[in-house]
Amino acid sequence: MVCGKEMASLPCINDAYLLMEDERILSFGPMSSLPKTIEADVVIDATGKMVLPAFCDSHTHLVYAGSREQEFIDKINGLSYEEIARRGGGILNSARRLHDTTEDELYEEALARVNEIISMGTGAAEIKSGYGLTTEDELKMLRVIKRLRETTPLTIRATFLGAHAVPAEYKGRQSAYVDLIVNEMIPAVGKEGLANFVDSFCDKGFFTCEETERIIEAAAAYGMRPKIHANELALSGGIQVGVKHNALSVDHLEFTGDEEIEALAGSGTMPTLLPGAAFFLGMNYPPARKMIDSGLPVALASDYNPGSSPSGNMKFILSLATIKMKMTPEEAINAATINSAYAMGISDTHGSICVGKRANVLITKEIPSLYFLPYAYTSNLIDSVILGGRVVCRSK
Ligand SMILES: N=CN[C@@H](CCC(=O)O)C(=O)O
Ligand SMILES: [Zn+2]
Repeated sequence: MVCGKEMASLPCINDAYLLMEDERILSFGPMSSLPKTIEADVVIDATGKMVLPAFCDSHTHLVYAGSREQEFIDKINGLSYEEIARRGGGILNSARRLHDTTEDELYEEALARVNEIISMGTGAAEIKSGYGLTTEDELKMLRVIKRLRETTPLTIRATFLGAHAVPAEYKGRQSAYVDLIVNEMIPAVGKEGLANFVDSFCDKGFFTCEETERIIEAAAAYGMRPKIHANELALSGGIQVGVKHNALSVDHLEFTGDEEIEALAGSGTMPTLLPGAAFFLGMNYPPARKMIDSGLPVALASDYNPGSSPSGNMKFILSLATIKMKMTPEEAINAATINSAYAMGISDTHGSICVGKRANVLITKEIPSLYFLPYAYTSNLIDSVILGGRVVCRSK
């Protein structure tokens, strides 16, 4: 991971070569040092373009059924995210739709989103369950995620998020639902080996710190490390719970004060910011500048989901990070690549151009400078995407 001041540094080689073999990066450097004896099967001329590590998107909910644009209109008409949730909309709305969708249909919908994010330069993503809310439907989501991992070139990590919302049948009996998560869902997910990580929406109106701790402890028995939704709606204590349990990341963090920054300092827990959600919901952005200036690392992710961020465009996330959170383009790119890889536990193999790492890179169209990427915030500037050393997408 890169922290604090280091985040402003993004090493760059002008007029460079990059060699890939067997899915990995074999070597790179200035053109003047390219060995004369190399005979490549495929040569791509990137003159005038830039080659960057493919984006790593460490927080998505991209397996979902249908969409929720009616709630988008409700929000325009004045309802808040929490009010919509209290009326049985929001996550519960998506859970009902998912229940009525077959596993095959769900896979096809999610596959279209995976192909979409690959075309926008993403090479690795974390995908959460959490629209099932019954053992059977949570397993359905996680099996779809497994199938996406097996059938697409995207590197995928799976997170079990049974504690995303309390289902309607458990209204007023939240602790009984947490019992179900701990005693039935986690063992079922663990036995099938379907999730790398465990998550809980630890926030006002959703799950408490105590409930989150019970869930984290139960999942630890199956080797699932926590990645926690924290402090989106209030100073929930979720950041401290995550740090206490050595979470790989705590995510959202719109409500972060000095105590939370202190708790994160020196921990192995990556603060992960999701400015797409603050943008879409019209809420406050997390204090990224203060975090970085205090020496913390920061990761960026899209939060691609139907309710609070219906977009997986990581280039737009760079624009929001720079325009709305005052991160520099260099900081934002580090946050969306190597630090986001860390937040998925894959920074040894993904997130930067290093010899031996997986050959996941994006090639931009011809652009005047790196700064043009976040600046031209709606232009499609991705020319090609190479994952595992193979061109998987090329713009027309
Ligand atoms: N905050 C909780 N979960 C999602 C939203 C899910 C939804 O509204 O469907 C998020 O990260 O923003
Ligand atoms: Zn989320």
